Amino acid sequence: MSDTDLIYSQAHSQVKNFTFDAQVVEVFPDMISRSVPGYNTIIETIGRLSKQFAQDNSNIYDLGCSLGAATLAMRKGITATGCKIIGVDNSIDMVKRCKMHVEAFKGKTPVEIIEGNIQDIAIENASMVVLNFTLQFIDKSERQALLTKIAKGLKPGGLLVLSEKISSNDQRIDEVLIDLHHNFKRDNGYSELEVAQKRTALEKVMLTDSVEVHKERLAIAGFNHSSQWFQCFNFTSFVAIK
Ligand SMILES: Nc1ncnc2c1ncn2[C@@H]1O[C@H](C[S@+](CC[C@H]([NH3+])C(=O)[O-])CC(=O)[O-])[C@@H](O)[C@H]1O
Ligand SMILES: O=C(O)C(=O)Cc1ccccc1
Repeated sequence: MSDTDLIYSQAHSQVKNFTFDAQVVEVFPDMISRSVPGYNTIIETIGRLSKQFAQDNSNIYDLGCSLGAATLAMRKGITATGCKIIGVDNSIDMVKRCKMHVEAFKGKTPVEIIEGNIQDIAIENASMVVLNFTLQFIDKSERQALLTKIAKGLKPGGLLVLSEKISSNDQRIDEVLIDLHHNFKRDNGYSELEVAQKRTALEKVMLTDSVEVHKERLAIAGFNHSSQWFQCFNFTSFVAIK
């Protein structure tokens, strides 16, 4: 059990930009499940997809792995042999705790957790890559290059799972979806103040794109097929196949 997320429960005189520091790590599972509609469904589905898509003797990447939820789901799901799961995160606090999580459970597929920038690591001999709510923290101008690198590193038939908070090009729809998400957070026990302060903290560090922009980038990157398989409010997940 992780601690309850109370990070924005008191009024901050100045809300700092959100970072994945030790305080966030401590409450992360509680924070993400109370903030992201469908998070558990997405993690379970990543596990199911790994059974279908992991190819023998290939690498599986979890980019921006946080505490390793997707890594652990894939380690349970993979039936292919000779695979290796590589989890990467640039938060030293996340990586430390992630390694503990991974070691706490047994599984036959080996897992390596690396502290590093996903923009710098090589993607090679991959049959499956996961970007589960990570691309949204990368500079918009650098997103295409990252997706192109991933597509190049995937084997034919390889899969990318891309999950993101999204914005709508239609302002009225955008308002409705944001409102539904804020109501979801309030129903999960966050106060008006917590919702507002978190929103300010994320404003400059988490920039969202529309579904259309994501689909266009996936096509430019070299994916032959892509589709949303999940959407709840302004949160979505895509599958893209090379
Ligand atoms: N350039 C970068 N390089 C490496 N890591 C990065 C970078 N930028 C951000 N991160 C890392 O990406 C993760 C995003 S959380 C992913 C949840 C997880 N996938 C999950 O399935 O539970 C999503 C969220 O909290 O909204 C954090 O751990 C960052 O340190
Ligand atoms: O909390 C929010 O409002 C979000 O949009 C999702 C989220 C969840 C965890 C870290 C950063 C963003």
